[in-house]
Amino acid sequence: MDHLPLVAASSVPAPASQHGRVLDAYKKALTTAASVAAYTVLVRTMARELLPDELRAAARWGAAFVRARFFGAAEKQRHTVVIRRQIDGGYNDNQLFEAARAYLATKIDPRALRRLSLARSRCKEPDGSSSWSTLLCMEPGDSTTDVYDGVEFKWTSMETGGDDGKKGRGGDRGQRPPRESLELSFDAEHADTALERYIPFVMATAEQLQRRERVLRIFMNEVRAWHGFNHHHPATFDTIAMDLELKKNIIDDLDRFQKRKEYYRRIGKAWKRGYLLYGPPGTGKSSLVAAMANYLRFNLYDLDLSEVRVNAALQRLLISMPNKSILVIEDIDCCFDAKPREDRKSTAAAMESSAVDFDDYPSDFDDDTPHKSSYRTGEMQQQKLTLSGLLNFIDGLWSTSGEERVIVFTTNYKERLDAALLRPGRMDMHIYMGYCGWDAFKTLAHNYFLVDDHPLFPEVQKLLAEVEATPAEVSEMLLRSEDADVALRLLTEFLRDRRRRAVRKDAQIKNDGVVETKDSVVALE
Ligand SMILES: Nc1ncnc2c1ncn2[C@@H]1O[C@H](COP(=O)(O)OP(=O)(O)OP(=O)(O)O)[C@@H](O)[C@H]1O
Repeated sequence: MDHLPLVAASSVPAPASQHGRVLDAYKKALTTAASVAAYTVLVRTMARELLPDELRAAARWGAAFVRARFFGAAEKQRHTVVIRRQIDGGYNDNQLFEAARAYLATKIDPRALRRLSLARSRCKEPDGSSSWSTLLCMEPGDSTTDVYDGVEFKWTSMETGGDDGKKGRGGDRGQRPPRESLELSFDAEHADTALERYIPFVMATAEQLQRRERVLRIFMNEVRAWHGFNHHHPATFDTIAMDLELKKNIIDDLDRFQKRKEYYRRIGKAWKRGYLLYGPPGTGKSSLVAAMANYLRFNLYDLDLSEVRVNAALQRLLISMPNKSILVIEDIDCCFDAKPREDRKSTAAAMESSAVDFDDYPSDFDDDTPHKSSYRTGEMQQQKLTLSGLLNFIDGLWSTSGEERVIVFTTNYKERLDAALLRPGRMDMHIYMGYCGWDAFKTLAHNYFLVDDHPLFPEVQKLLAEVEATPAEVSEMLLRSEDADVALRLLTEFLRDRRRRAVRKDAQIKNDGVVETKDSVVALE
């Protein structure tokens, strides 16, 4: 270094001119060092702004590799995070341990390890039920390496303590099991990446894996409680026959919804999403709900409002729904009194004098006052189930008592719906499930026969543009034979017949000058 001559010069007195030269050299060295530091800062800042994350990660990984290769790993300080299987003195399972183990099961290369263990792990579902999965695990002492964002993380399975077969005072009961843990080690400089990004990533991945393996359930309400069954509906977005662009929009919307936890928090809105599915019967509204549940891996809560009489009971049911679930209310147009307000008042007055079945009311309504009957009836009128009660509750308390929930209303008659349900901001997406179009037919033909083309396709396309046939009707025709030629011929005949009837009906209307209100052409033959 340039400043070394200064030390040498201190032992031997130097002439003034020599002093000047040494001082110049020292100043020059300082200026050079300052420039180098400034350039380094500048280059770093530019790299941070100009290079994409992936490139910077690759550069970091390259630098780490070169350091390890040429300067040896010994000089680097390592940090270790210990994730114990049990916490609180062994009384509680550590969820992070389970998550890390599930994540590592996807990272372990079975060919690289001589001994492996298999474990059956129980996962708790948000609704309190459990599901089981089988995992490939490392044996104690074994390690595996994972690379995240260019940083290398080493996982080691550990087992410590335990009585190792020795029996305690109480026989087997006194024996202490060994303590299991997973150790995550990394270079000290990557501590922030490890704690702030890698561990959350491991947790999120494990949750996704768990959700994929989860057995879905559908819950139905009986008076005041939900009753669940396993839900194996085969509908998926691949099997749903509909306009392809609309299908893509729905999938994108669900994806966006799932990723936007922080976004919803930032804008101060509840993390929920509402869909209104409308269209004629047999166009796939219920199938789409099942496809959404299968896609999100959310349980379904199918609310039958005829089982619920008052808002309080409804609220109780809704509050008991866990996160990551879908609330479905089918045929919402039929669920509430569609009469105008004035009519409802007179109905309420009539009910005041009629007998009331109080068994359907929650115990909160029990009361021993002398005017019990009229008090309760009046209370009931206040609490009577209404659409506005439902909507206000969903927007209010329900939104704050949980998150990541989807609500779906279906109807065959959108025009009959209360304006309160249709107003902007209520349902995030209105989805029309219509008659079978060309995209929908191609999906069905592909799913039923694995055919993407056929000599009858042009005629089917023309007919579908002219007549109204639901995907349910088209599916029904395609199901009639396993031979694509036969099934497509039957479908073509069915569509031709429907067109003939429609033409005949039009002619009749013109001749009679009468518009029939009853659809006489829908019958399947
Ligand atoms: N779009 C579709 N894609 C695939 N299959 C469909 C579709 N629509 C209807 N189907 C078939 O028809 C059957 C009935 O459809 P689904 O119950 O989903 O219709 P819906 O619109 O909910 O009818 P409703 O209004 O009467 O409740 C389904 O089981 C499915 O086999």
